[in-house]
Amino acid sequence: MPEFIPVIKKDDIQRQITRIAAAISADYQGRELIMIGVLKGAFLFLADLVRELKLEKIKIDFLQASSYGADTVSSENIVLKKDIDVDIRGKDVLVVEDIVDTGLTMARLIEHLKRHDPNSIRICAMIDKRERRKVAVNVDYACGCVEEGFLVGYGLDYAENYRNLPEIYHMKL
Ligand SMILES: O=P(O)(O)OC[C@H]1O[C@H](OP(=O)(O)OP(=O)(O)O)[C@H](O)[C@@H]1O
Ligand code: HPA
Ligand SMILES: [Mg+2]
Repeated sequence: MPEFIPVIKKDDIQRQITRIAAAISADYQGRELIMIGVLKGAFLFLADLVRELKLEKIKIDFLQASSYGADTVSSENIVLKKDIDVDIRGKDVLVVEDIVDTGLTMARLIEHLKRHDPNSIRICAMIDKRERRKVAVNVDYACGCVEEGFLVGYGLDYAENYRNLPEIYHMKL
């Protein structure tokens, strides 16, 4: 049976979401923002974040990328399972992730999205985990940095389990 050690409590996640939502709202004031959630992991974070934004024009779309499968290490084979539907040409894009870990997924997605010629792309991640970073990725808005450990809960899974946990845990197998 895995061991689960609490890392970020529900209230802390909520407080951090409120903090970055204020920053995003200030930065994109008066502009249209296209938010692109990266499925599956970002579904809860995106849902909570968008409801805190004070912006008049927001469009929401999704990508799906997968590379971990049932493992705790990246396969390094990033499979793009679903592409965006909205036109992002000339638009301001915010990519929303649950976690940036090795950075391989985000680097691949940014490269992909840049081909559509957006005006700008920024990155928002619930967790910025730099311990295993393999490519340079600068997270513009993060709820928190975690140094080590495989995390589950609040969208983050291990082999598709535990996404529904309301807070974030370090899972020890
Ligand atoms: O920085 P990286 O090392 O690339 O890891 C981050 C990515 O890994 C996870 O996706 P996963 O492949 O587990 O798919 P999922 O979102 O469906 O769980 C997570 O949701 C990120 O998309
Ligand atoms: O720590 C993690 N937990 C769950 N999924 C992940 N994908 C990359 N890193 C992680
Ligand atoms: Mg996963």
